[in-house]
Amino acid sequence: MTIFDNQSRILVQYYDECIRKDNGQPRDLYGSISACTLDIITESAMGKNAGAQKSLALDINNDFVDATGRVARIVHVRMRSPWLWPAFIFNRLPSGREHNQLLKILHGFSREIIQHRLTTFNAEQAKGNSEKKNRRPLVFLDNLISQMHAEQLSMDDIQEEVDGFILEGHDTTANAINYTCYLIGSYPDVQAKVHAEIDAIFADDFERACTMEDTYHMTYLESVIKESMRIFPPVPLIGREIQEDFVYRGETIRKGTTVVVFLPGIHQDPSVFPDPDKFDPDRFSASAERSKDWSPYGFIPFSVGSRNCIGQ
Ligand code: HEM
Repeated sequence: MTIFDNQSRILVQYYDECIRKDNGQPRDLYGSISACTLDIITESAMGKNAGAQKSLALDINNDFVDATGRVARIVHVRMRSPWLWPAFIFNRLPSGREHNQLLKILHGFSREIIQHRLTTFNAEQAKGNSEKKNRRPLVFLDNLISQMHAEQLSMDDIQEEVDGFILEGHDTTANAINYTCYLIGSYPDVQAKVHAEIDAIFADDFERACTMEDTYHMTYLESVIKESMRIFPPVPLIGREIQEDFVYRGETIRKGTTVVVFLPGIHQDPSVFPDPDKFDPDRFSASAERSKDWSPYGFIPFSVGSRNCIGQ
């Protein structure tokens, strides 16, 4: 099975181009990484490529990508500014009005994706099972559409899931790749080991697409990614509303309180990770993981419990 053949190739070509243009000078990769993960999640889960990498390579504006970045910045400012929390204040300010305008662009994009899929899905259903073998593979969105036909989900329910998947499925992976690249670039010894592992898998064939089987052999790279997610968890904060009073270190935490779990702090516990500031991928080597008595709460980049990450 080939995974993300086209996407990864576009990204690699783009990097080659950047390096040539910049004469080896440092360059911020975040935009291209984020465009790549957005194209991957829209194509793999929704069956429609967002075209973010193409826009980037051709230097043309992509309203959806632009709106995602701008809305994220407004949300971050609002989170840090309690006076902006009440909707009746926020909605009257320029940033609130811009936020609502941007949401219309984002929702318009997801609605277009759903509509496109719905049309294809209905046409295929109408043709019946006779052409089953010619059908394209089902994606996540097809399952939601089947649920809608079975009257288990409304159009609004589907829209909510699609919006959630697009955001949670691209921003998180983009952060993880970005930090991992940064750490690999900062530690030449780690970079050399990752390089050797990849060379051993692909030998001299630079054109061959990466397969699922290949990824099973990238064991050192996997340790590097895990150690990178320990130091820089792509989702650094998780919020929960307390359902019943409880006592924590002598303090009563009341029902209804919002608590925020700070993942970078949890990942710095020296009883789980000795010398926690050190970037050491070997902590996650298969033998180290086997020999350790890991607490299930010591390393939680995907959270734990009933609402943990379904993309894990
Ligand atoms: C490195 C990549 C990722 C990281 C670090 C990550 C991390 C997280 C975290 C910390 C949560 C919060 C869970 C909680 O509140 O307890 C979450 C939720 C979620 N993630 Fe991810 N995620 C990643 C990739 C993905 C991908 C690729 C998808 C989709 C394919 C995805 C879909 C979701 C969804 C739908 C939820 C909400 C689950 C719920 O509320 O029940 N995530 N993720």
